[in-house]
Amino acid sequence: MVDVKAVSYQYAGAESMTFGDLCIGAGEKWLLTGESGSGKSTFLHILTGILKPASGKVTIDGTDIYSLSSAAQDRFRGRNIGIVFQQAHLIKSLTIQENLLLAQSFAGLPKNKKKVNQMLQELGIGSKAFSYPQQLSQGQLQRASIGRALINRPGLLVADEPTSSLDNRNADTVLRLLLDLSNSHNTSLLVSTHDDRVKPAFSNVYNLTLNDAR
Ligand SMILES: Nc1ncnc2c1ncn2[C@@H]1O[C@H](COP(=O)(O)OP(=O)(O)OP(=O)(O)O)[C@@H](O)[C@H]1O
Repeated sequence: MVDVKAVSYQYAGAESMTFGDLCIGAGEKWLLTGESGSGKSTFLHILTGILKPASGKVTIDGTDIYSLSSAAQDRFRGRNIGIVFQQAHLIKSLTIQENLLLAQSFAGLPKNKKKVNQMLQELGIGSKAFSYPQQLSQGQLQRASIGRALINRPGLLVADEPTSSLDNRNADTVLRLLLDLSNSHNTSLLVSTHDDRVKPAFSNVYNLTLNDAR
């Protein structure tokens, strides 16, 4: 499903970082760990087609993402990769339902309210479809952003510190939803975290160290 080979990246004026190879099978659940500054966010950005590596290859579901034009890459990302950030990045002027519908049209797919409403029900926030992001709690917002990431049934879901801003109860709900939805949709999962509450749920770990990434 995901194959990362001989990838390196260099920020302007900084030393080059090299990343170990990674192969994630369909439906596998991986944790991305490493101390602050070891390159976790950089790696996730490379994996999701946001930062082009200086060298190496990133293949997702058989497609070399950096061989695509930027418009094709945007469409590919919209359909095949779901991204959940530490803070939900929802559009404030749109309702929760509209935010998910927009994710469908960004990916070049037809808007489908039935699918959106089903997804919101699955996440336990069906009653919030017509609410705006500022009317939701942090935990509900994070569930909505999982819904936006999964609405197009991507093969890969990447989450960058998805629980770190949540209390124990909400962190547990969000983690369970990520794992349950990944199981039921056979979605590969890569979760970056410092959060010790998350670690026991994963058996595959891709660890970055400052030495590796330098
Ligand atoms: N835009 C940038 N320009 C220059 N250097 C950067 C930039 N973004 C990150 N870096 C550097 O690249 C290295 C890796 O950063 P990155 O944010 O990927 O690490 P991280 O493991 O996600 O850290 P944290 O856990 O603190 O979020 C760090 O040394 C950082 O200072």
